[in-house]
Amino acid sequence: MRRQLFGGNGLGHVIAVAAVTLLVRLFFCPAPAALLPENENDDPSSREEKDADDGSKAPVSRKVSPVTVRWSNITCSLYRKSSEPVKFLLKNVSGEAQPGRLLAIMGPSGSGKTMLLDVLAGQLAASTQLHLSGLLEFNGKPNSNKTVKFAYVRQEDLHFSQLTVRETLSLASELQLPSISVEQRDEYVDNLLFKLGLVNCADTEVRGINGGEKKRLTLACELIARPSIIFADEPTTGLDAFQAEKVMETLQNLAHDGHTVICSIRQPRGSVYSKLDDIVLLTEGSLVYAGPAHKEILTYFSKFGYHCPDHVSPAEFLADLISIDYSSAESVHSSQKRVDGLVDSFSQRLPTIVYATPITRDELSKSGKKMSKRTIAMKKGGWWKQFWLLLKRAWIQVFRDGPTNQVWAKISFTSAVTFGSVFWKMGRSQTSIQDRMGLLQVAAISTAMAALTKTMGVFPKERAIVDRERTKGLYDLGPYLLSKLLAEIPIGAVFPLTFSAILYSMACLHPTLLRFGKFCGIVTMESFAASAMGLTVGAMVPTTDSAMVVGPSLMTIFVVFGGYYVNHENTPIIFHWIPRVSLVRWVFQGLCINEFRDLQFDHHHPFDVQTGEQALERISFGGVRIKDTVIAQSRILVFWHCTTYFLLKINKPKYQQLEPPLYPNKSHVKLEELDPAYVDQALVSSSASQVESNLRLQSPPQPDLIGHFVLEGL
Ligand SMILES: Nc1ncnc2c1ncn2[C@@H]1O[C@H](COP(=O)(O)OP(=O)(O)OP(=O)(O)O)[C@@H](O)[C@H]1O
Repeated sequence: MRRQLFGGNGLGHVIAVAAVTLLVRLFFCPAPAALLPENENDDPSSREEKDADDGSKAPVSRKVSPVTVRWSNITCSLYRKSSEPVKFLLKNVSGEAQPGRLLAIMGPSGSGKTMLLDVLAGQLAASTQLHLSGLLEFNGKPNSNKTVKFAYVRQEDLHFSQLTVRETLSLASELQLPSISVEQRDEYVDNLLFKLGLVNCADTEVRGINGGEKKRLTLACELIARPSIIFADEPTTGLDAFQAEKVMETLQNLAHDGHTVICSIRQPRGSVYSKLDDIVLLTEGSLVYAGPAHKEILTYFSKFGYHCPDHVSPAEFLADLISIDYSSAESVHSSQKRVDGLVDSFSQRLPTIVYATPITRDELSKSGKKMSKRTIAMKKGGWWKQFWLLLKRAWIQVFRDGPTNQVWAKISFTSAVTFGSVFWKMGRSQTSIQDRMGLLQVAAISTAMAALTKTMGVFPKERAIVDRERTKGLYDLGPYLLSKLLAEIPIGAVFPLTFSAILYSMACLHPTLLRFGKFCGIVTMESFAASAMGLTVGAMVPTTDSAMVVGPSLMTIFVVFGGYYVNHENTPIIFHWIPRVSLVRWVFQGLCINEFRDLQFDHHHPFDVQTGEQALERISFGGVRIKDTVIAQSRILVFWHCTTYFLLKINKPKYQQLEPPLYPNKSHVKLEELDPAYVDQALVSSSASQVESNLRLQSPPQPDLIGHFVLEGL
């Protein structure tokens, strides 16, 4: 018997043992402790709340812990090549957001709104080309956003489409608040539905609700953790005026409840603008204004001679004021001059700004304790709890996904009937040998392709949701992957079984019940292995589109080396490994052995093939057992699942570190004033420790020295 990697040699055994060990670790290792901030476990003050959470089903607190966010000298520079000048995406941006107030970051497209929001939320995607510096404080504590609860509502609303609004919220609250009772949870969910105006669509599936409702559902899911700060990136984009206003009204209400709400918004309508309390105006990454909305901002600009006409909405006036007019060379020049002047004027006022409400050291230590106590309540449930919840969700998603299931059913039925008609009732003539092989190869290819494309069409979207949930620390990868695989077994088996049953009977393949059973088993197993490969591809690439390019290309290679087109013995030595890892090859081989063994063919000449065994010898499949091919398929299946696990594990989103400000002793510096050599030195030294040692703050930041954005004298 040939020695083959996936067919049973020593190396094959080593891989199998490694894979089983990994699976055991994946599925049965205990869940890591909840993502707690450092030192939380030792904090005696947090123990009471922990105990209450564990045992006595403490009532769900609806109080929000107030958090003031302050940032100063936030600078983000893009450093592509040494030959290119450094591009500043954010330049010395400072400001403050207070609890109970709705702050909007406004500015033209590309002005850096999303980037500033990402920086404040600590969620700017890490890049070696970026350098980020500045000071960020939560209740006066520098960079302590790991202990502050915040929600980040991104532009895309990602939810499991088959769950209803109530189910989505209920499952989210079970995952985030595992220790509360069912009654408390139901009450909590009802309150959220009411608060966010989702009562009317509570029992509608997510795919059937409108954009505004989706956005409010996203907000509701984020609110379960009782965040102190809510970040929302362009929450009104893509919504009609009515829905946009409702979403902003919701954000305003949340601010009134005590949350600190910070959103980015491109050009709000008048009705939306009137809901804002504070504004940060950005243009090309620079600050034009940061302070209260309404009268104050208009008074500020009128001091420079820019008056908002009565009939123009302030939002439109501000947008025009800070935009560059590209209609002619002259207008570009004059608008650029105006914008530069406004940026300059605001930056000159920053050093004279003082906090409206200075934070004392006492307050700092109290708020620190409060925050650490509350963070402990956000621990996840145990491994099994996570597993059952995720299994429930995956089950609903798979079984209610009518459109996908219908498409798959149609594809299975149509391809089985088509192939069955082409290979209708094959006899035992000599020419039927080629037909049989063709049919078995076609069956192997179409099953693999159908399962692969189905998985790749769905998984990248689901991965985006799972990545966000895992970033929040809601559950571990093991329970997620296992629950998904289990939930998909029944539906994943139905379609290949239907395909097999139709095809087998139409083509009149080897007519015994046992052979039919084995045919169905091999094809179904292939479908699961191809789905596993689809998961790996989905975990490897960022989008469904790229998965649809990579997956079929990879499968085509496995088809070429599938045993039908190229005989294994004629394969160039450098390609010998491909048939060994080709799923299509093992399936084709298994189906051929199942079909041809013990089959007699009509023969009229001495050189005719008389038995199925002779036919198998001609394609080098003699002497192999079906068992070997099934073992090889199982190993391929386990291999793809383990690879998916590791890809998901290592592909966690990474965020850019906020380094101390470039000129730490100055509360505000103009970038043009920076010594280029100094900037270069800081940017090039990508190691955080190096930057830290170069630029370390000389003394801890004094809260009362960092400016509030209310300008003196206004
Ligand atoms: N990771 C990155 N690497 C390089 N450049 C980036 C990165 N992220 C953003 N930028 C650039 O920074 C600038 C600001 O981008 P940002 O998305 O914050 O703008 P925005 O004001 O939110 O625009 P919009 O309203 O169109 O969403 C853009 O020029 C963008 O191309």
